[in-house]
Amino acid sequence: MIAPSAAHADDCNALFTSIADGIATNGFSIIPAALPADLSQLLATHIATMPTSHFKRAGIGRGAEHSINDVVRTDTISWINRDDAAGKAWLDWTQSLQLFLNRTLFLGLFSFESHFAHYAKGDFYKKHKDAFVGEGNRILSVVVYLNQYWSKDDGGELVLYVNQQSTSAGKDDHVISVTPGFGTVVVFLSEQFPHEVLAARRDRFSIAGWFRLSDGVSSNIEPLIER
Ligand SMILES: O=C(O)CCC(=O)C(=O)O
Ligand SMILES: [Fe+2]
Repeated sequence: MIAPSAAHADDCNALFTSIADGIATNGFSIIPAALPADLSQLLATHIATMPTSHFKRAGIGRGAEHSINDVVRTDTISWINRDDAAGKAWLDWTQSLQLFLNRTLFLGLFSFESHFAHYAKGDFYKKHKDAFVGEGNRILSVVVYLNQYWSKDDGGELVLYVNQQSTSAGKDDHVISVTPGFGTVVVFLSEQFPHEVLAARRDRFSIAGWFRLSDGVSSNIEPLIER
């Protein structure tokens, strides 16, 4: 019989392998109900019991250009650190993923930043990229969802535009619509895929994070709007 911790490590290895395969083949990976169940549960309980005052309106742009923009995004966020068990468990998991991806894909991921996000009913985030070629140091975006029993009628899909590079006439953007169901893990190359969050019809909870290359910037940088 396999000890629980060994079984857990095997599960993570299988998941990390699938994520790496998706990135290597398509530049993105979408796997429903994939986050380890105990971690999903810990994070969902944590986010549900966090005081509302911990969540701040999310902005766009960086540094002096940072601003709150009601037309672009209306969600609230709370940056994640190692101060509590849930934050620690999440950052341990993303660290394992980082090591695995560096070993298998040689991505040179150096650091990671992430926040909880709460989209209340009607909240959205318009089409944007998380990084721009040559401008940012965000390499890989990671999103996980913490919503139990999400149905199609609840809206709040993540829409990924996966065929933006195509300029051939008549070829529409290929879009992939992701239901933000419990434990679904989405990973994609930050510079490559514009995406948006459609308005949800009920509270929508998630974590969004970014693996970065080193550039000495220590503060959290919020995503950029597509120009
Ligand atoms: O919650 C999502 O589905 C994606 C969020 C997002 O695109 C972002 O925070 O940059
Ligand atoms: Fe984004």
